[in-house]
Amino acid sequence: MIQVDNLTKRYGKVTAVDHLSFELKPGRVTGFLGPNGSGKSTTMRCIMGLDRPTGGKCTINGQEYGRLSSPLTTVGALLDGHAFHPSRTARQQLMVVADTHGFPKARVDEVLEMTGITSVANKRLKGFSLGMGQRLGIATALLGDPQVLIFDEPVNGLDPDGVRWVRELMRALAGQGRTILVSSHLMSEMSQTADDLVVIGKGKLIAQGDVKQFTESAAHRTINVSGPDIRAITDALSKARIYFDVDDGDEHNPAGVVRVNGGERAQIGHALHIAHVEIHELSETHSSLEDVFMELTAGQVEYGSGSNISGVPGQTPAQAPQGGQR
Ligand SMILES: Nc1ncnc2c1ncn2[C@@H]1O[C@H](COP(=O)(O)OP(=O)(O)OP(=O)(O)O)[C@@H](O)[C@H]1O
Repeated sequence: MIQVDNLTKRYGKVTAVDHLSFELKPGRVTGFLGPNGSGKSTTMRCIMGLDRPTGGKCTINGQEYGRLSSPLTTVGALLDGHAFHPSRTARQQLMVVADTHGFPKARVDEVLEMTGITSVANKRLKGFSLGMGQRLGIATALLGDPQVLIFDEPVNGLDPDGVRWVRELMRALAGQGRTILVSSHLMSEMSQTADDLVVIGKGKLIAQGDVKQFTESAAHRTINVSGPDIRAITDALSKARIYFDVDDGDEHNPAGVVRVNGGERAQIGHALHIAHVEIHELSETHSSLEDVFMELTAGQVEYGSGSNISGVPGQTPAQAPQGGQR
């Protein structure tokens, strides 16, 4: 079990993590989401005892990392920028860790097999691709067979097969009752892997909940209506007491588009039919989880344009699953 309790980490004037609290459950994959620079890696480094918190604390099974009697069999981690000795082979690299911690040689073969790098086990690491390096990092994290695993952007550098493999590995590890924390800046990726999500922005908790809650909050529907006479459409909708917004015209819909948030197509179609209004489009669009993430983290992006590219109409972060501090 991992507990992050009121964690704050400052680097000089930069507050990387700001009074962050969350707790992870065993048997579940928790996606740790946030835009670039939001403090994910810093939080993970604090959990792993690689950075000292400015305030608050992180514990694994109730103990701070530095106080664990057997760290590698308690928690394994793949963190950003893991450094391997370039002239060692993958097997040698794993053997060094295994030897220093008293793990059997057979475990090295097991993790090589589990991570699909047995065939390159005797290749020097300087010839490893980014993806192979990620697999070796995951193999190292698994060496001590820990119940808690932390992965910082594990799909970085992996091809689509590799991405699917990581996803299946995380699911399998959680299925064995382990606690998994995996960071990403892609909601779409996390929505396919995680059971729970912790979303942060500028070091602060923005939202937390299970993926189902996020999916439900994303199920926001918009009905789009266009036709040659926008005024006729809006008059008909007003008469039927249907609320709408009107978007300016573009090359596809020169007269503009009427958008009804959360409406029913049948009800709108009926109102237009009885008013004898010609329409060229009556379509439905749904917000995606990616939209929810963009909405939640709008204004939280450290190096972004600062604009909300595609928000969820009518939805505010406060309506997100179990909203945190903003
Ligand atoms: N060692 C450090 N010294 C100074 N500032 C740092 C240090 N590490 C991180 N920061 C700053 O802390 C903030 C959070 O960075 P962090 O790497 O934790 O974010 P992140 O969410 O993991 O980002 P990314 O997805 O880009 O890896 C950023 O402003 C970053 O520049």
